[in-house]
Amino acid sequence: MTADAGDRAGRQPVRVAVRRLAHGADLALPAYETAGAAGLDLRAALGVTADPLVLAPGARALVPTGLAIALPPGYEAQVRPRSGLAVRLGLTVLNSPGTVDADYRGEIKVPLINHGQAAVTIEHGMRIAQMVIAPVTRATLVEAAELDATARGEGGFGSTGH
Ligand SMILES: O=c1ccn([C@H]2C[C@H](O)[C@@H](COP(=O)(O)OP(=O)(O)OP(=O)(O)O)O2)c(=O)[nH]1
Ligand SMILES: [Mg+2]
Repeated sequence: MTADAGDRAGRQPVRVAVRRLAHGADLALPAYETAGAAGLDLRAALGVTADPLVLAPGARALVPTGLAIALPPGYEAQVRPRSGLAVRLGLTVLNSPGTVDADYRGEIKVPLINHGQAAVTIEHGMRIAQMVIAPVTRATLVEAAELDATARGEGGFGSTGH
């Protein structure tokens, strides 16, 4: 899908300015891998000459993507795991879903953790996570002494049974 193609609902894509940093300058910009993909795959930007990153079982690392973005006001980017890496290797995003704020101009980084039993090697350019651009609803908190009654009330955490 090209950058300007409408999505299946006919909406125009949101335009997001992106800056490529030196250690990811050789990497392609994130792209939707299929016509209906929700996420843009993010690559590890370690630098062409850098050694791969080895994550021992249980270890974590903040992995650079070599990208900085300027989201339009009213949007966020969610950094989510790739299911294939989770299933095959036990590799996931520690703070999932990561939140990139609309006013953040720093490098997007991915806190990865290896929940697997074997070490995982992350090479420069490896697709390590995916980024979903989403609209954000902001709320005004209105303090109240009492809240309106509902059938659920204060029940939660399994109150409806298994
Ligand atoms: O997976 C992530 C999550 C966050 N960020 C960046 C963008 C985001 O706008 C900023 C702050 O993230 P967050 O609010 O989750 O972290 P915090 O610990 O609350 O930091 P801060 O005090 O800077 O808000 O860090 C990433 O690059 N990757
Ligand atoms: Mg924060």
